[in-house]
Amino acid sequence: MASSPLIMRLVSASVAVSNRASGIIRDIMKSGNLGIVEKGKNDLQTEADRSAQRCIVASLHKRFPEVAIFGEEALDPSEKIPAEFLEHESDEYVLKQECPEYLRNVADEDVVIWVDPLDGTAEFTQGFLDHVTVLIGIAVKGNAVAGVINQPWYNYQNPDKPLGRTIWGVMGLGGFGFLREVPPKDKLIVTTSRSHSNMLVTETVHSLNPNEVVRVGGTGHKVLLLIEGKVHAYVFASKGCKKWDTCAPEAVLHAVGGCLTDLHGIKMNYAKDVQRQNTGGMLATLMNEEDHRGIVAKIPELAKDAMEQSSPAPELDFMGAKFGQNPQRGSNSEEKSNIPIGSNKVPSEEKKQAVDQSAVSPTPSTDSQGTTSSKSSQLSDSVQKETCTTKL
Ligand SMILES: Nc1ncnc2c1ncn2[C@@H]1O[C@H](COP(=O)(O)O)[C@@H](O)[C@H]1OP(=O)(O)O
Ligand SMILES: [Mg+2]
Repeated sequence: MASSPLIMRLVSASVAVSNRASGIIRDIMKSGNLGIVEKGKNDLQTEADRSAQRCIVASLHKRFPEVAIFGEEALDPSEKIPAEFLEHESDEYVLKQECPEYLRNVADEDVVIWVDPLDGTAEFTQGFLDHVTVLIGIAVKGNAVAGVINQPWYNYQNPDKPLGRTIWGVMGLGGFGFLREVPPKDKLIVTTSRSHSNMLVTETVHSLNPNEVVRVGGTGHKVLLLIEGKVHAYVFASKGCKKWDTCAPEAVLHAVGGCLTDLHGIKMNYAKDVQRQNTGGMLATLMNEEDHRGIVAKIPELAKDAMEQSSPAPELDFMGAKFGQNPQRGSNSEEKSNIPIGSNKVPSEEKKQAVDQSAVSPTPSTDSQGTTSSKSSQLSDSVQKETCTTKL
C-alpha cells in the first residue's frame, strides 16, 4: 500500500507522541519534583516542559529528519534522550482519513512544526491542571494547516472517565476529538489571559463590552473553550504569545472554520525564519472571516497602536478557498460522513454537535473545562473576579 501523504503521517505521529508527552507531564506532576526554572519575568520552565519537549522533538525528528521543528524550550540538542521518551507509533485513526487534496503533495521543506511541550506553565505550577495542554502545530509554507492539542488532565474531576484527551484537526478535513457546542446567542463571552494580564489586556477586553470575561491559562486551553462553544472570542492585547503557542490552536480553529489573527486582523506567519513573538497581539474566534473582521474593527486604536502589524503568512492556494473559509471537499463532506466537520454555520436549533466522537477521545464531554467567569452586565475591573474553580 502506498504510504499516506506527509501531512497525514505527521499528524498521526503527532497525535501519538502528544499522548506520550502527556503521560510524562502527569508523571512529573505526580513525582512532586517540578524543577522550576525562571526563564524571564513571569515566564517559568519546569522539568515537565523540558521532558515533554525532549520526547516530542526527538520522536518527530527521528521519523521526519528533513522537517524543521522548533520547540519552545532552549535545550541542549546533544542531550541523550531516554528510550522511553521515544514514540515510534502512529495514530491509525488519523491515517485512515483522506488527506485534503491541496495538502497531498507537500514536501518536507515546505513544513515547519511548532512545539509547545506544555502550554500554561504558570497554571501547571499552581495546580490549575486542566489549563495545561501540549501543542504541536504544523505549518505549510507559513500557514497553520494542521494541529494537535492534547489536554493531559481532561476529566480529572471525573475519575470514572478516561483521563486526558487529544484534539486534532486539519484544515479542509475537519476537527476531531471534541464536541462542538454553540455559544449562547444573547451575550458576548470573551476569554483572555489569567497570568499575563495588564491594563491594556483588560481594557481591550472591556472595549468589546462583553457580558462575561473568562480568565484562564494557556492558549491551547482557551481555544478549546472557543471550539466547545464556551466563549465567543479570545483576545490578548500583548506581545507575550509566541509561534508555538498559536500554531496548533490556529490550525485546529481553521479546521473547524474559525480564525486566529493579530489584533489588526493579519494572519500569522509560521515560516521557519519568522520572529518567534506574536508582536501584533492575538484575536481568535470561531467565526467566519467577515464576522471575525467585525471584532477586529471593535478593537480600540489604543490597543492596535500598542501592537505591531504582523508580517502576514504568504497566500497559500487552498484549492481556491480563501483564508478563514473552510475548504470542505472529498470524502469528508457532510453528506458522506454525516459529521458536520468544519462548518462555519451552526444550525440554531442544534445545541450540541458532534464534530467527531470516534477519534482519540472516545467519550468527550463538555462540562469540565473548569473555566472561571465573572458575570456582569456592567463591566468594570471591580466586577471581574479572577478566581479559578479547578485547582487541584
Ligand atoms: N508575557 C509572557 N511571557 C511568557 N509567556 C507568555 C507570556 N504571555 C503569554 N505567554 C505564553 O502564552 C500562553 C498564553 O498566555 P496566558 O496563559 O497568559 O493566556 C501562556 O501559557 C504562555 O505560554 P507557556 O505557558 O507555554 O509559557
Ligand atoms: Mg505556551
